[in-house]
Amino acid sequence: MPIHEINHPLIKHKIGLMRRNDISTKHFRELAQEIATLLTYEATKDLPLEPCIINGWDGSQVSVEKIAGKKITIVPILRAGIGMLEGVLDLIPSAKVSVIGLARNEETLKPDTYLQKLAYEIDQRNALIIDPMLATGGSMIATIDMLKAAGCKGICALVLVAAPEGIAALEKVHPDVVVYTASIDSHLNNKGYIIPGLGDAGDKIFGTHQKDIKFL
Ligand SMILES: O=P(O)(O)OC[C@H]1O[C@H](OP(=O)(O)OP(=O)(O)O)[C@H](O)[C@@H]1O
Ligand SMILES: O=c1cc[nH]c(=O)[nH]1
Ligand SMILES: [Mg+2]
Repeated sequence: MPIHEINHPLIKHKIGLMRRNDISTKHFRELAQEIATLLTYEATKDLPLEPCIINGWDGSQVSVEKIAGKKITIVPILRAGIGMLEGVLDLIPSAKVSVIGLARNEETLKPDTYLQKLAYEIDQRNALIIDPMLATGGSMIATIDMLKAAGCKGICALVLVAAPEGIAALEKVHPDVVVYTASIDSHLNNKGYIIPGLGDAGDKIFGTHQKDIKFL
């Protein structure tokens, strides 16, 4: 499975800021969207182009290029994936959005599905899944299972932080999926949280109750 850890200085700087324990909700949100934009730029660098002729500013015909091929659907995994959505839409503003609602059961670490709203003609689109965290990989695998069951083929995922355990689990089940991340971190702790990680990304983006910090 192709996994790309993007070592651009802006990404490294921004992910470092996100790891601070005194970060505000506002700053965490802003950085998540900014890194999402930068990862999108990387993930779209090989999109196919096709020539087309337009009328230029002086009335003459000009040959330009436009993006060809399948259309893209962006797939935020609720909730935390919403924290990257605007950043991706900044570069792909006309993409349709397919929403998958998952919540990881904190005891079993297995995801429970509570929503699936896919864009029309999903089988004719490439999917760009967004979620800040790839931890055990369970949520990402469940999302890809749903997209493939709906006929979606070209699937790519953008995650802010990935754990080696999640990458290995994903690789086993969906080796065709391409992953872009700002950081491959060290490991998961015994509660399934990424170390050093970002903490609970959903809670940080939405400003909801954060779990007991000692338990992380
Ligand atoms: O790789 P996994 O072990 O499945 O863990 C990663 C998932 O956990 C977090 O979401 P969570 O379930 O906490 O829901 P939330 O976005 O509503 O906070 C995160 O945003 C991923 O979706
Ligand atoms: O470290 C982690 C693992 C799962 N979900 C999060 O939000 N953070
Ligand atoms: Mg989730």
